[in-house]
Parts: sequence; structure tokens; C-alpha cells
Amino acid sequence: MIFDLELLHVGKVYDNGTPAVIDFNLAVNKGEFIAFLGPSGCGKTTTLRMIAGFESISSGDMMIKGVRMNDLPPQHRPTSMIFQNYALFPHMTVRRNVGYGLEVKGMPKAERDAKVDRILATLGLEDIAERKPDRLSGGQRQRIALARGLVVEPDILLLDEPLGALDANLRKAIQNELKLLQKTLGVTFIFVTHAQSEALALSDRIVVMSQGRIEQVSPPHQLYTRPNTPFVAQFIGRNTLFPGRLRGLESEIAVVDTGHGLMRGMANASAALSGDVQLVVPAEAIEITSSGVSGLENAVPARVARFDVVGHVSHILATLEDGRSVSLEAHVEKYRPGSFAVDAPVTLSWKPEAATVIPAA
Ligand SMILES: Nc1ncnc2c1ncn2[C@@H]1O[C@H](COP(=O)(O)OP(=O)(O)OP(=O)(O)O)[C@@H](O)[C@H]1O
Repeated sequence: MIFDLELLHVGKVYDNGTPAVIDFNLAVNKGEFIAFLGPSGCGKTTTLRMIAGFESISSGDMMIKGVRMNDLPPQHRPTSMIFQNYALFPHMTVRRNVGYGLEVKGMPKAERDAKVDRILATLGLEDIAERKPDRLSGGQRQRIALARGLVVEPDILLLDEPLGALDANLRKAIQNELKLLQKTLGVTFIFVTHAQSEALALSDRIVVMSQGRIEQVSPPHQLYTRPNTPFVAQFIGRNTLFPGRLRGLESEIAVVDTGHGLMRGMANASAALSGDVQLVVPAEAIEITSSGVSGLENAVPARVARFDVVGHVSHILATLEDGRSVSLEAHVEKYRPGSFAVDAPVTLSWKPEAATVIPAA
């Protein structure tokens, strides 16, 4: 099978000795929307720049449609990159900015104009085609940068935090547009972000990175509900982790000896479990009941630290016996105002299938 993009054991060590990317392996299908997600400095941008050709690859191979790209300069790769600041030419019209890449390639004017017109129409930019970008809004500039990246008809569009400069409302609107555009054009998108909500909303698969290494590659829902590593469990969503030792496996359910007694959760499918493990419980899976209710699975005693109702959402902060806090949200119909007094003893519980047991490290 030939992938649109393949990174095979790719590594990057900067001249100063910094290992920025370590043994990065990824195969991307045509038309996939992939997000690189992780904290600042984890190597997302470096990886993107190696794919674009702006950064050399220290080890491993980078292939596009089965052809090795390591030694090709950026202009000879079938990729386009969109930078966070858009890097538009302020003195050129929108039309010229968009057509510049084709102009540099020496494409005849008639052919160039036809391509530029088509992409300006696709992105709704016809009305501002003759204006200069410095007089336009952030959202419009973002669209011009997209048009400029797409007009060269790349196999792969590389986007480095392209929505980072926009305010929250515009960001949301452009997110939807971007997703629609990507599906319509069928172009492979590789998108760098440190905003998890953006990655979860846009991507087919998310690559979570930490300290130069891939922690997990999964579709958003799976990443959210079935983390593979403690880093992902702490970085994505709102999980509570219970450290413990594996007591045994009952089919798919792992039984864990924790400081709060025996607890059960789904055994992580990607790694063999033994010895030290972590039981990961998403906030959404936790139920609160008054203490004394019997027959609950995975029951943990706690006390209510706060109970607030904002609009139609009840926010509850509970404190475990070991002092850790667990914050939960639910529709006000579920936990009505006044259902739990502050400092009341309660029991937290969850269904084993909603929790995941992963290796401790
Ligand atoms: N030109 C460079 N020379 C030396 N080290 C660099 C260079 N560029 C990046 N680094 C280092 O490489 C590591 C990865 O950086 P990179 O910019 O790829 O991370 P990132 O995940 O994109 O972070 P951010 O979200 O802050 O952009 C960091 O430790 C960074 O300091």
C-alpha cells in the first residue's frame, strides 16, 4: 500500500545537540486530516518543517506517495505550508498574493489566472481580490493564506497553528470552514496545534507528542476515551488517575489494587499489562451518590468541596481521601441545586467499561 505521507524512524537533532524529534513513525492516507498535538517544545513544528523541507532530517526517511523526499528542497516537494502569521506580502493585492507561487513557477498568465479565480471563489474571496491584505481582517487574511497554499494543488497541506492569531469566535467559524474545505478538496492536511479542542474537533487522527516522541496516534474519540499512556491521560480531557498494581484480568476487565481498594477498568488494548498500572477515570464517567448507597461498582469515598449551578450545568468539586480534587459537570436535571451540601460525605463511582487501565509508565 502506498501512503500519501510516511515518516519512518524520523529523527531530528539540532546543531546544538537538542534531540527535537525521536523515532517518529507515521503513515497517512490520502485525504486524512491529521493534527500534531502537544505542549510547547514537544517537536510538532520541527516535524512539520521536516515534511515541508525547511528543516533537514537527521535520521530516518520521509516519503510522499512512495517517493523519498529527504534530499529535495521545499519547492520540489508536493507540499504547501501555511504559517501562523500567514506571511502575506503587504504591497501585493490579494490576487497577486494568491498567484505568487504559480508566478514563481513560471506558469503562463492565463492558466494562472484561471487557477487563482477558482480558488478565490472556493474560499469566497472574489470581492476582495484587488485589495491589499494589510487592510483586511484576521479571518480574511487567514483565508488568503489558505488560498495561497491550495492554489499550487499540493498533495499535502501543512498548517502551523493557522488559527492561532484569531479570536475565539472567529476561530470556531474558521474551524468549521476548514474542515468542510478539506473534505471537499480531498487534500491531506497536517495541522499543528497545542489546542486540544481544535485537534479534537478537526482531525481524523491526532498524533500526541511529548518531548520529541509520539505518545499515541488515534482518532479523537478513542484518544479521549482510551488513552494509552499516563501523559495522554493527563493531557487530554479531564481524567483522574489511580495508581495501583494489577491484581488480575477478567476477560477485558483489569482488576487493580489501589490505595482506595480494588477497582476495575477496561484493560488497555495496545499494551500488555503487568505490575504497576494506572486506572484512568474520565470526569464524564463519574457518578456521585450520597454515601451509604450499596451495590456501587468502583466506589470511592469523597467529600463535596463545592457545588455550583451555572445556567443548566451543575459543577461539583469533590475531594478524595488522599486530598486530590475531582471536578465534574452534569446537566442540572441530574444533580439539582441543593442535592449535595458542601462537606457532605459522598461516594464517587463509575462503570468499569468507562475506565481504562494503562501501564504506569
Ligand atoms: N532552530 C533550532 N535550534 C535549536 N533547537 C531548536 C530549534 N528549533 C526548535 N528547537 C528546539 O527543539 C525542540 C522542539 O521544538 P518545536 O518548535 O518543534 O516544538 P513545538 O512542539 O512546535 O513547540 P511550540 O508549540 O512552542 O511551537 C524544543 O526543545 C526547541 O527548543
